[in-house]
Amino acid sequence: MASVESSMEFTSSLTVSSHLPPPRTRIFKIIVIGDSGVGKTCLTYRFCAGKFPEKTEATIGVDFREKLIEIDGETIKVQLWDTAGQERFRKSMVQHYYRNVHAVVFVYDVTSAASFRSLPTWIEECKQHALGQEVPRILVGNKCDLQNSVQVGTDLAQQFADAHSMPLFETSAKNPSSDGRGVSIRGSSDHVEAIFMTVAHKLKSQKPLILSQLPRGDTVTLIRGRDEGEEKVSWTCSC
Ligand SMILES: Nc1nc2c(ncn2[C@@H]2O[C@H](COP(=O)(O)OP(=O)(O)OP(=O)(O)O)[C@@H](O)[C@H]2O)c(=O)[nH]1
Ligand SMILES: [Mg+2]
Repeated sequence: MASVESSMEFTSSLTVSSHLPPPRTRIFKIIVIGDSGVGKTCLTYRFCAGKFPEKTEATIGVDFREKLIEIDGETIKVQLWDTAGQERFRKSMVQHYYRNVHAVVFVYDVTSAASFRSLPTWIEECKQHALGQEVPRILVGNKCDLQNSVQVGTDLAQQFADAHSMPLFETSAKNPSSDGRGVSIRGSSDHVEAIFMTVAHKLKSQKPLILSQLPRGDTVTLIRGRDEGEEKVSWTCSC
């Protein structure tokens, strides 16, 4: 397991020049929650690595992905905390990932009515961890490419989103804009990239998390997308 120091070296290797100190980059923490199997890992991977993962396994605890993005001329770092949906893989981590959160992405699977029915439970858990209305929240219906298996209609999802003052996005981590034959899916399916960029825009005016503010003792897995694949480092914050 790498130390915080090595994690910081890892981060600074992203800078272009080795002669100048790295510019101070604002960091924003976004947690992605929802039932097991709704596609949280695929969505976060799609955003950070730009592709659908060939194979995923149930997340244990939390995986941590990050991406540098540019908004209005400023480069910010978006940290996506991809949480486990399965109770047995998440209970020891819950109090860690609700700390210092800047935004929440609730995910359900459009082909699973059960995953949609679970949303109030996820919202309630956020409330219990003192995440109020001031923290931007969005609702994402995933797997829109499976058009023939849809169980959660857009109207129903939109009503739910309105009732909880959240924007709704319907997308597919697998095929964000078409069914593979060039046909647009569900009329207005959103690109994964655009969804997370929308959240990032909302966050830009907020106070960022800086690396030294990570909770003491948190263990996370850092996965940084690369053209050739991805790099994964686990570390424990001792700050
Ligand atoms: N067709 C289709 N399958 C998807 C999509 N997103 C995810 N999947 C599949 O759904 C399954 C679960 O995806 P994951 O991303 O691992 O789900 P998760 O929400 O991270 O699950 P946990 O880690 O257990 O909480 C995998 O078999 C994925 O390939 C999608 O947009 N379309
Ligand atoms: Mg997962």
